[in-house]
Amino acid sequence: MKAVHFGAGNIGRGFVGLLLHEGGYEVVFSDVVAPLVQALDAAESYTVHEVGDGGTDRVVDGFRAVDSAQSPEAVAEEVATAEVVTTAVGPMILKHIAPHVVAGLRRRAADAPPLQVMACENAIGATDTLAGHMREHAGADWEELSARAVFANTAVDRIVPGQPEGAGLDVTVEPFYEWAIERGPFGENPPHIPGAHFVDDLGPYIERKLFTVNTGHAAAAYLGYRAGAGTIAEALGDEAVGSGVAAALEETSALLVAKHGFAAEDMASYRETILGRFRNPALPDTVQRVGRQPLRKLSRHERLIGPASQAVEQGLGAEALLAVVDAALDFRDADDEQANQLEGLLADLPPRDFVEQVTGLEADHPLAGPVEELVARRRG
Ligand SMILES: NC(=O)C1=CN([C@@H]2O[C@H](COP(=O)(O)OP(=O)(O)OC[C@H]3O[C@@H](n4cnc5c(N)ncnc54)[C@H](O)[C@@H]3O)[C@@H](O)[C@H]2O)C=CC1
Ligand SMILES: O=P(O)(O)OC[C@H]1O[C@](O)(CO)[C@@H](O)[C@@H]1O
Repeated sequence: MKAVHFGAGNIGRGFVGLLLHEGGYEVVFSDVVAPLVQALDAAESYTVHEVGDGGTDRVVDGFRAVDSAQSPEAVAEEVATAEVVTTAVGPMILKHIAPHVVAGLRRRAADAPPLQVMACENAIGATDTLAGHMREHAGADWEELSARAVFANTAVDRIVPGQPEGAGLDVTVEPFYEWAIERGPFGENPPHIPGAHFVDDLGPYIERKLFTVNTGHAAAAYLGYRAGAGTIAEALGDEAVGSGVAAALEETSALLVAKHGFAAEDMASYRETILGRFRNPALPDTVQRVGRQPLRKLSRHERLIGPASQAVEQGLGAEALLAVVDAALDFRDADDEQANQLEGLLADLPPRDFVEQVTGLEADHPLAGPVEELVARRRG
């Protein structure tokens, strides 16, 4: 069995590639960073170091790597003969992956089992997004090509921080992980990934994950950045940051209970588990990494505006989430293109235009006014 995985970065090597390997797949990593591809192709193995309680070392071997920028034909050939395609490249990169998967489907034998495609990104419906880009790319051939694949959305959860210089291909990760995958698209033949779980309706799972793990993480990053913390563990050591994060998560939990019927006590223990993961002192996770790409994180259906807008629509509170949005507006990182753009947009756009362009909130949405006030305050 072969899996082609696009994106040999932190989560690609430290989670998706690891679990595919443990499921018995030969993993073919595809990336655009030539030195990374060369290092992977030359290596016999790498080690995933799980740090913190219960952590252990896991060795991944039997993989290969191809450079999708240099050798698109070779990538198409690998996809044509694979059972599984996964991605962990970032939601905005999926449009660049689509042509490779389409090219692979064009070459796929007519009697081959359908290619199982799963995008593993922090976004709702990421596989649908990839399939949408593939449809655009395939044009009139889409009906025929799409019959050669099945598409399942997934929710992936494992904290894989940026890796220290000199770590090579090894990856340091937290021991916890969760990979929830839609069951329906596979019929009787789900992929063999021990440790993943298959669910009939991914919607509640992915919202619970995105609006708890990722909202809480973003809250720790933005409130922590404002408080001068360097890492997420340090941020949560600050009492005011800790209570700001906890309050934001109480608001998202109230929404998830109301919307999906999760039990309030289950949400309370889910929150505690997650806050414990964030506090893992062995995990060198920076506020810059977790707060990266603030424009994406402030967009309409993402981890801050997404739950806050739904909460106010339901008559629930969103004050603590708004306080996190306020802190996100102050997030700066000279190395982060979106953080620089954010600073420019705050200076250039009238508050109402900023709200419309950055958050996507409709002018008559009840959250638009409060966010506009936060922006206006910065204009003096
Ligand atoms: N790091 C984590 O703990 C988690 C990350 N995720 C999601 O996984 C995705 C990747 O995140 P990370 O691994 O942290 O980022 P990363 O930056 O470490 O890895 C992304 C990889 O994608 C590669 N890439 C970029 N453009 C590409 C292209 N056109 N074709 C092939 N490869 C390309 C990059 O060179 C890089 O190696 C994001 O959507 C993130 O939200 C999800 C859960 C956990
Ligand atoms: O990967 P993103 O979407 O930029 O956000 C960072 C977040 O994703 C994770 O990498 C994994 O869920 C978290 O560490 C963090 O909440």
